[in-house]
Amino acid sequence: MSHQQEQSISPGRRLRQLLATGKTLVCPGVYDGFSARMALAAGFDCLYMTGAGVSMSRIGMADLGLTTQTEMVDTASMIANIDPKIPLIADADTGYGTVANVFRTVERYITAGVAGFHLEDQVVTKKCGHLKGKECVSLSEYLTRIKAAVEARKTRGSDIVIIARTDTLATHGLDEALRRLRAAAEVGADVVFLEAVSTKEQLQRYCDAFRGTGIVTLHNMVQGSAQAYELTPKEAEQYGIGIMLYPAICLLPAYVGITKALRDLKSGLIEKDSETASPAQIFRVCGMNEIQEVDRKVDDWVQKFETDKT
Ligand SMILES: C[C@](O)(C(=O)O)[C@H](CC(=O)O)C(=O)O
Repeated sequence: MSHQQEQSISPGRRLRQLLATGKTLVCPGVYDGFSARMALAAGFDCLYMTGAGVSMSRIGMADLGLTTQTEMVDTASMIANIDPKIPLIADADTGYGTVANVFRTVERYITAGVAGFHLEDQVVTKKCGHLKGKECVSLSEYLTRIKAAVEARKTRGSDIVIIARTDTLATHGLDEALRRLRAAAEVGADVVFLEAVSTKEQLQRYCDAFRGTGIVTLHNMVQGSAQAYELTPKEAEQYGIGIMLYPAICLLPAYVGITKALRDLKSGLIEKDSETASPAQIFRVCGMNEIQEVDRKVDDWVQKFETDKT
């Protein structure tokens, strides 16, 4: 494949190619430029933009449905374009309103360079799927969201991957949750996402329900959550899970590490930590060398230009 052809592959197609391998795609949750840069440097094939992370890092609020469409699109666009070769799956929560809002969210995610997104059936004033007291909309209202997303994809001639999430396992039980996911797939979702799986039996039934259907299953691995069924990527592969999200993989160590550093500073205890990084090191992770290379090339060009003139 030529360089130009390689560049012109859409984000959706890149993600579809990864899913077609049949291997479990492990996606670390990132929420800002710095966490995205670290995940890219670690060599992941796909990133996940966690809505919980965006909510906390961008507006300083817990995952309670407070971020706006604009804040989500803006963050997704920045992350997706750091390295457009690495597809980004973005949280789209409830789509941020009614049918027209969902349609516009999807149009804007497509323009932003997002490869895939998930849309759920909680009420618009949603909360993290692993908290108690969730409420969900009716099946028909949920399907209007999925249909609006499918229409936006069609209107834009896009191949963005639509991931249908249901939160009804907690509110209505497994039968209803599976019914909703099947219905969403019939409307045009490519991937299904059963939120807050808490037992092996639920996981098994979920995976069995979609095995051999061509619909990819996603498992959300919220580390540390009481509701999450813990699973390694290797085990996920055996269940036939296509995508594993790790929404908290950067958030939890950031919380622990930063809190410790701040407490130490506050108590006057600043020891020379052998594990600490240098500013230059973290600038390098964030593209310093590449930008300096551009500077050098432009300088060379200016010098040649000036010489040729005289
Ligand atoms: C996947 C999720 O929607 C997210 O925002 O990352 C959250 C994760 C979390 O709150 O830890 C969810 O599971 O609802």
